Amino acid sequence: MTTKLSVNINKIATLRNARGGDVPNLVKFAKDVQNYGAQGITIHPRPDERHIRYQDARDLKSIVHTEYNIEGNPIRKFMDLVLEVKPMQVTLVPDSIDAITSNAGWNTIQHKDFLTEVISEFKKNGIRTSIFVDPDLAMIDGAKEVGADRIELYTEEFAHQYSLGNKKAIQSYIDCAVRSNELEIGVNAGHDLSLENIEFFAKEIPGLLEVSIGHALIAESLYLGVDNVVNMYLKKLKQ
Ligand SMILES: CC(=O)[C@@H](O)[C@H](O)COP(=O)(O)O
Ligand SMILES: NCC(=O)COP(=O)(O)O
Repeated sequence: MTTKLSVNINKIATLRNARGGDVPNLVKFAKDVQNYGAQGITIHPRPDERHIRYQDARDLKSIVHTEYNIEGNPIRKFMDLVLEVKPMQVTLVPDSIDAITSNAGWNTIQHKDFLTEVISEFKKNGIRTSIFVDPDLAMIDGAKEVGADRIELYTEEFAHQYSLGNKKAIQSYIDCAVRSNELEIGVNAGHDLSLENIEFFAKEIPGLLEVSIGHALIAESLYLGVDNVVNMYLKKLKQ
């Protein structure tokens, strides 16, 4: 099974915003990575618009011909943006305004009513929903309860443990993927995945539909080139 690569382009917006102009051009970058073979584009507009701006989400709509995935905390402003842009997938992430990056998955039990309401609004509008979760079986069962189409496994801990040589850290992710497959919830994954760890992760996780990768992919591209790096990921994701 081939796992789709969705390139997270937040870091391109970070670089652009550093000078206040339009270099590098985010839309051109998204077009290019799709031409290089990426099967999706991911953005994560944060409320302070420190990298992706809400207007970027609109500008990308007409040029993303692969899978368009918008991630974020479903505050009303974010929900209205997603409902206007209508990407193929929205990924709900419970990040606080001041978080440097996403640092936890949803508690799908505690936030059951809220998530059920939000997910039903997106689904009514034909947008596939995914929720960001830690590798915890109870959270997968909760994801089913709230009606999510997919879960995105939060892979930071796996990536950290893998870098220390602890491959056994994959086990809770495998268990959650197996449970998701049984419950007919699709499985995505992301955060700190890289050329180092992606092949092992993708081989071990049953039914892995998609990975979204940004930080490492952009950093690796500084040395190896974007075209080359995208293709290296695609090869590692082909089983
Ligand atoms: C949801 C997630 O895992 C994040 O990795 C995210 O999309 C990246 O966000 P930043 O680029 O703001 O760190
Ligand atoms: N959903 C995870 C994502 O889009 C990218 O995370 P990272 O590779 O920037 O850590």
